[in-house]
Amino acid sequence: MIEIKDIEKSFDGVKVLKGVSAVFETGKTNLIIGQSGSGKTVLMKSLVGLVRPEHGEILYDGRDLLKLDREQLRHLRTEIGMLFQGSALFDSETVLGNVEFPIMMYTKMTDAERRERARFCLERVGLKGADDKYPSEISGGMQKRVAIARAIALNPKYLFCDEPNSGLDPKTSILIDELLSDITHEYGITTVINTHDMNSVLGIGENIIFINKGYREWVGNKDLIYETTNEALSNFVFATDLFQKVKQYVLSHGHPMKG
Ligand SMILES: Nc1ncnc2c1ncn2[C@@H]1O[C@H](COP(=O)(O)OP(=O)(O)OP(=O)(O)O)[C@@H](O)[C@H]1O
Repeated sequence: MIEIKDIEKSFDGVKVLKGVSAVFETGKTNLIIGQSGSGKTVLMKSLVGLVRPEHGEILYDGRDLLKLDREQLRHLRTEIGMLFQGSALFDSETVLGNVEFPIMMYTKMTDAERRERARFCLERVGLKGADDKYPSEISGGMQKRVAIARAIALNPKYLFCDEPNSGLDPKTSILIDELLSDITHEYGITTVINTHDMNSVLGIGENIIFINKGYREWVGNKDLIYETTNEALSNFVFATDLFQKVKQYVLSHGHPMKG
């Protein structure tokens, strides 16, 4: 579990995060959502230590990120997996080489052990047989799978995903969401996903944190979101005619996926 308390961050005297508190639960998909410019990325960067807030606590199972020394930080980094926007694979490395990279950086595994672990992760994300291909030779969806395999290579306790569906078609997006959700449950990972994608919100939002103008305005899950009375959240999630219709249907008939 990651708990943040009263996070404040300003740039050039302008407050971007205004006392944000939230809990990111273990073994769940925790989604950070909000309009463009609301502060999601700054929050995510604060969580992983790329931005240092002026105030607050970021507790990784009790360990305050902002108070760790260099050695403790290095150790914590081995427990964190990251999935960047656009996958961020090394173009000059093969698929297998990309997944082997963090293992080589952070462990003392032998070459054979490293290869075995990387192959296991690639199989887990459904990419058997692509080991020797280069990123430019595979599709965007496959690249995302390689990035997920790389992110889970060190068996992370925490997984951060920045806009995992950006650039993917709707069907591939759903498959990637399902994969992230399955991995989260299977390995008991605290997964934090920064997303704009309403299909993801309504599909895999087990713990949703809504940020609006630097405030945490709402917390709930994909079922509760239909009943929200928060106007900003409702306008954001149900902005299109299609999602309005889905909302009206669910409110009058109940959720179609539930017995
Ligand atoms: N390094 C920085 N220097 C100055 N201002 C910044 C910096 N990083 C972010 N900001 C500002 O902080 C605010 C929040 O930005 P942030 O990137 O967190 O928004 P976001 O919710 O992630 O938006 P998007 O969905 O478009 O990525 C914006 O007004 C942005 O201009």
